[in-house]
Amino acid sequence: MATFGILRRSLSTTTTRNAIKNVTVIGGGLMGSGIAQVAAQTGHNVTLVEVNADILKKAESSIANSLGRVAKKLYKDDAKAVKDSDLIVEAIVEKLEIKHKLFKSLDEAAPTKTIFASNTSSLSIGEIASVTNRKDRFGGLHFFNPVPVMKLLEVVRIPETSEETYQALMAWGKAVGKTCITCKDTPGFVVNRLLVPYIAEAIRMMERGDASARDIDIAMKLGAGYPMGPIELADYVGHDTTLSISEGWHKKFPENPLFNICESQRKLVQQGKLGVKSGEGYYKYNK
Ligand SMILES: CC(=O)CC(=O)SCCNC(=O)CCNC(=O)[C@H](O)C(C)(C)COP(=O)(O)OP(=O)(O)OC[C@H]1O[C@@H](n2cnc3c(N)ncnc32)[C@H](O)[C@@H]1OP(=O)(O)O
Ligand SMILES: NC(=O)C1=CN([C@@H]2O[C@H](COP(=O)(O)OP(=O)(O)OC[C@H]3O[C@@H](n4cnc5c(N)ncnc54)[C@H](O)[C@@H]3O)[C@@H](O)[C@H]2O)C=CC1
Repeated sequence: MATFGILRRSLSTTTTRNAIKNVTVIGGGLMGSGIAQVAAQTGHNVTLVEVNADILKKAESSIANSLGRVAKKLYKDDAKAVKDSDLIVEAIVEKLEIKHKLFKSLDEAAPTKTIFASNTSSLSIGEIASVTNRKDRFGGLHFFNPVPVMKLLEVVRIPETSEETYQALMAWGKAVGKTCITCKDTPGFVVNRLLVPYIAEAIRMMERGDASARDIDIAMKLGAGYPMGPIELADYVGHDTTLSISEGWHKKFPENPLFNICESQRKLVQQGKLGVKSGEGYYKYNK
């Protein structure tokens, strides 16, 4: 598999130091580019691996905008991109089989010391880790969008995660400037278990015609104090990601009506209207 990467050497304004210095982020989309940025700006050496050259360019310019200068490197294979890595954070598409394929190859390519983490929104960390031989060095690091702004990091432990790995992940979260909470490997961890059904209920309200998208958004901003309304937020997160979450949970828990699929969202994804990142979702955006 041909992959491309950028190497970002740390800024000198480093805050906390910890054992993890070299970080590889796999996937340079919405989340991966943000994770790479916060890691770089807190003094880590970051390699960003992305299969799509256009997205890599976009990530590079967004990071460059924030940080000033970026050193580039072209990677031909995964082995090279991870060979010195203390920590690999995966932020690729929300599909279990694709994450499995990636982690299987990373497990062979990465040194024994390397800790693996997934930024998955909704999949089981234990299931993702099951294809590797390093479950003791595996955990969830769930960031929030936009990564440079959102202060929370959910650190997810599976039963096999060693105490040493858990402590290293918590310390690294702190070192990249986040407030860490710990949670078990349950669907959606803390935030998404509450947020995803809330967004889906708002979409269903709009589908029933109880209120318009705009009015639902205004209502939740002015009536409940949220920074964004739920329909805006669905566009912001990306409908491909949210639909994958709902589909996965609906399959696993068909009796729970909160996890039912929203037909209007399925239609948007079929039309390639993924939200802010594609220029259109429930609303239209200037690209
Ligand atoms: C799906 C999952 O698994 C989990 C998730 O991520 S769920 C989604 C979680 N995220 C949310 O709920 C986001 C809710 N929205 C918000 O908090 C806010 O609307 C927002 C932070 C995105 C934008 O805030 P805003 O006040 O409306 O806009 P704006 O004035 O442009 O930005 C505020 C600040 O954030 C910064 N900012 C906004 N987006 C940024 C980005 N992508 N990168 C860096 N900085 C950014 C701005 O530069 C600005 O900084 P200053 O105050 O220093 O100038
Ligand atoms: N969008 C959001 O608000 C949040 C998403 N997440 C999770 O983060 C992960 C990524 O989501 P987004 O950044 O939103 O998606 P995205 O679609 O913006 O980015 C994913 C990127 O991964 C790349 N990719 C796919 N396979 C790859 C591979 N094998 N190697 C390297 N790159 C590869 C794609 O080209 C794409 O650029 C998902 O697991 C998602 O559930 C977590 C928190 C918030």
